[in-house]
Amino acid sequence: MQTMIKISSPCYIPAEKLPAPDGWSALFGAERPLALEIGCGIGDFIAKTAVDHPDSNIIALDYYNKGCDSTCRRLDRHGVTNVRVVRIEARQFIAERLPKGSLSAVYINCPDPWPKKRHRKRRLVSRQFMEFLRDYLVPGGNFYFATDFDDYGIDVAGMMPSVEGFENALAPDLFRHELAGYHLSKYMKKFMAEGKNIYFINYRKKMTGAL
Ligand SMILES: C[S@@+](CC[C@H](N)C(=O)[O-])C[C@H]1O[C@@H](n2cnc3c(N)ncnc32)[C@H](O)[C@@H]1O
Repeated sequence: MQTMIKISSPCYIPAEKLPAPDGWSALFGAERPLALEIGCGIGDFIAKTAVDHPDSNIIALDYYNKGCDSTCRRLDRHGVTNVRVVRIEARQFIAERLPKGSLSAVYINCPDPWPKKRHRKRRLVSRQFMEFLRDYLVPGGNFYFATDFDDYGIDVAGMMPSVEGFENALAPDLFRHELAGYHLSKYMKKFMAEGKNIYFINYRKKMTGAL
């Protein structure tokens, strides 16, 4: 059972104040490209990424209340104003709160690996999820995925070439263990310190002929 922390940061959007799908530019106060981080954890990745992309509106979500609180505190501490934090399940949020063809980038870093074979169907990133997400990306929109878990990395790297409507931004590599300019998250740093490799995967929604 999570202890619910009351989050009072201006970055935080409580569920009851979430805008309709077409209301994000008004909420951010500017019409700019919209990016999404799924599973922001303590917010270290998105705080740095937001500073690199001052001309983007960024939504960071996690269903972990304490993580949302840490993310908001970090953003406030660093004066980052182009991120809004939401505590919600990712698929529900996307389907209910985003317009199709709206996301310029989606970041998923170290998602829960569900290591037991019988639990793998619980993994967030699957063919079904990518076909769902495709509709919400703009043509040319980036999908970034990073995992420390070999089996998850190899699975997603092997699946992505056959998901219609995407092209590999790292071709000819299916994945890389380093991605220049991409910030490291808390979990990436933790696993790298244990000697593990991170699998970085980056695909773009095709500009033409995309579904
Ligand atoms: C292993 S942690 C990684 C946190 C962070 N991305 C990092 O790399 O340091 C995974 C995070 O994703 C969140 N999460 C997992 N599945 C989610 C979902 N379907 N919707 C929203 N958040 C999710 C969890 O609550 C957790 O905070």
